[in-house]
Amino acid sequence: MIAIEDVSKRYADGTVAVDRLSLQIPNHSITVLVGPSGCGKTTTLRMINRMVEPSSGTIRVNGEDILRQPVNALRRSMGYVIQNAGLFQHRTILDNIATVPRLLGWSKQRARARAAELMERVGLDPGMARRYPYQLSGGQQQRVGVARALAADPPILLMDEPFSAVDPVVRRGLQEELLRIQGELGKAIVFVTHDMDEAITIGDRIAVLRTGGRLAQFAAPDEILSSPADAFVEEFLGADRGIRGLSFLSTRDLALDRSRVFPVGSDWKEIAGRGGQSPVLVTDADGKPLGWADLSVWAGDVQALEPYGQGFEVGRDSLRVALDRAVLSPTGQAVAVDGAGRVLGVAGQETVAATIRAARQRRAADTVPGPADSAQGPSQAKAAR
Ligand SMILES: Nc1ncnc2c1ncn2[C@@H]1O[C@H](COP(=O)(O)OP(=O)(O)OP(=O)(O)O)[C@@H](O)[C@H]1O
Repeated sequence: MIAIEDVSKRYADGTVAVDRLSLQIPNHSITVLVGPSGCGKTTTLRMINRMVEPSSGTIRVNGEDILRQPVNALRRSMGYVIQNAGLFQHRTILDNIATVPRLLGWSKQRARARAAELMERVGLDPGMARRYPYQLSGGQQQRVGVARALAADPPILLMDEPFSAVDPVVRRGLQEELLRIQGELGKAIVFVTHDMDEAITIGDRIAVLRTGGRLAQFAAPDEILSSPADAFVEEFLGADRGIRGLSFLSTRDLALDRSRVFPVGSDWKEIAGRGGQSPVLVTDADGKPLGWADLSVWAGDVQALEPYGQGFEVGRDSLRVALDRAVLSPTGQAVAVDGAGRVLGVAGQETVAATIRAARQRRAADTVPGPADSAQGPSQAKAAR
């Protein structure tokens, strides 16, 4: 647990970068600091590893005031990842990752073995071990940066806009990788970004800071989206916060219509005759979707089926995905599948909307429990999904 207690930072020129900030950052979870440029995110992060000294207030790690700890030992207990990775250009990838273990006195062989293990963990091809940073793409360099920060297995990871310099697709991959690694390792991660989408994707808790280094809101992503503390947070979230909030609602309770789903080779005349409603979803013999058919014109030719687009997986995908699939579907119906891709039923836009309303009403009636400093944090559960 990192406890930031009433911490302020005033730089020598009088700039107040952080103003009486208090945050409890639990173990086994990802806490994201987000806010507009200059709101004090980097200053806050750097106060945790004492690259910047607070002007007032206290920071404790597991109950101990960080100012009482030798600064080198403190920093080695905290991995640090920055934008553009900050790799040593004259060292190979393997030796970059082995840096901290070597500083800790590990033998070259042991440090390199550990570095090789970490390359695998962050999804880097072992063939890259002997390359130099300039021979890697930006996304690969960021992976090296994460591996280097993890090398001595620190309980805390500080990440300052680590994925900001890469394109959105690579960025998404890096975010997924971070969640996967967190699922395995369960660190206390403090992650700085100015991108609310990134904060929502990876954060268990989000601290929204406003200019002047003051805390505007500190809550779980779904709570921030559904109940922004004030007009500043609301504006920072952007116009589509309602849609983004659907990412936290499960498709498990969606009422699926099975009456429109038939396997290929069914007796179509008989189905049409007993009032089977078009369009119907035709599946293959394994129950996987093939496409939509209008029984008044379709003659049984699989090639002539209307493409169903993409389905959503019940339980794994959110209502945001289900709604998106329904909106994009040529029939207005989203196709629900299980983990093996077999059709469970279909759901129209109205059904999705009704489920959203019901989920919101349930949520409003519930009291949401606060985050516990538990053995498995929410980001680990997120990654396990
Ligand atoms: N060494 C310094 N001396 C004086 N002012 C500083 C110093 N470092 C940062 N600041 C100021 O403190 C404020 C907070 O800066 P900080 O870098 O923490 O913000 P940030 O939220 O991380 O910004 P960005 O998103 O642009 O990186 C800014 O006004 C900045 O100009």
